[in-house]
Amino acid sequence: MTRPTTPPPIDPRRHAVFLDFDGTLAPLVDDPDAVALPDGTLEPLMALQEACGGALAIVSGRKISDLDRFLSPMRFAAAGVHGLERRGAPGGTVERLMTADELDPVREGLKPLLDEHPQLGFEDKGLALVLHYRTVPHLEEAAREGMRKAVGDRDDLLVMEGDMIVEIHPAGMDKGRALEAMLGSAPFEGRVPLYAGDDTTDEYALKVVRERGGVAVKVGEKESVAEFRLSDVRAVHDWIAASLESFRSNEDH
Ligand SMILES: O=P(O)(O)OC[C@H]1O[C@H](O[C@H]2O[C@H](CO)[C@@H](O)[C@H](O)[C@H]2O)[C@H](O)[C@@H](O)[C@@H]1O
Repeated sequence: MTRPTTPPPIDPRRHAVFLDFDGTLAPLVDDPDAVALPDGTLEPLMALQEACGGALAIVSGRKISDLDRFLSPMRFAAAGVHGLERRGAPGGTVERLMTADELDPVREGLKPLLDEHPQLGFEDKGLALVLHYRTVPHLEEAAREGMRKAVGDRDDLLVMEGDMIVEIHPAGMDKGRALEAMLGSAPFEGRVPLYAGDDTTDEYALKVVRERGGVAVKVGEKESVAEFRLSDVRAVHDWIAASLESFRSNEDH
């Protein structure tokens, strides 16, 4: 485990900025559809995107269409569903690396579990399926086991654990690979990567960032390869605001 250290300010001239969404920009809540940015935090994010010349992407387990809804009216470059969906520029089109029908047998296979435990939340992201047990933590093992059963012996699928969720999606993609791909093209190419994220799925990206000599920031207390830490969502937004302030005051001099 790394020592907790405050990250350096984000430098919009130098950094390619990658930010996770849930638990990093938006506080975790029971209902995945009720998530929201804290008041007054969208404007600084938009300002940071502009200062970075567009080199700011949201890297999330969410679908890009959901990110757009939560971040409306703003649009960002994004990697959604852990990189299975990509949008290289804010106004660009969303590219999908797989098709949703690959998960049809799993959708079908999960029905008995959901009939037996209707309190489990089910989220269908097209390219990924999620079981939520935040409000019913005693069903964690049932969710895990039910997902394993529904997947069977298919090795083209990956079961991933997130914060009070079990998720399944086609294998071969994670946030680290998504980040590497985005770093290969404009406006991210040639910049030093900076990533902030709170969950186990963010570790793939944090590892890539460390290997490339970038700034890896873990949000919260979980174990991490990151060298820097911020305590919570509020601290992330304070860091963004302080970075912008320092950037603007340097511009003025
Ligand atoms: O990569 P992220 O942007 O962090 O997205 C990861 C998952 O986020 C959502 O679930 C999480 O947030 C919910 C709302 O706060 C919370 O109820 C849940 O327990 C968390 O795991 C989203 O619903 C998932 O699809 C994402 O994979």
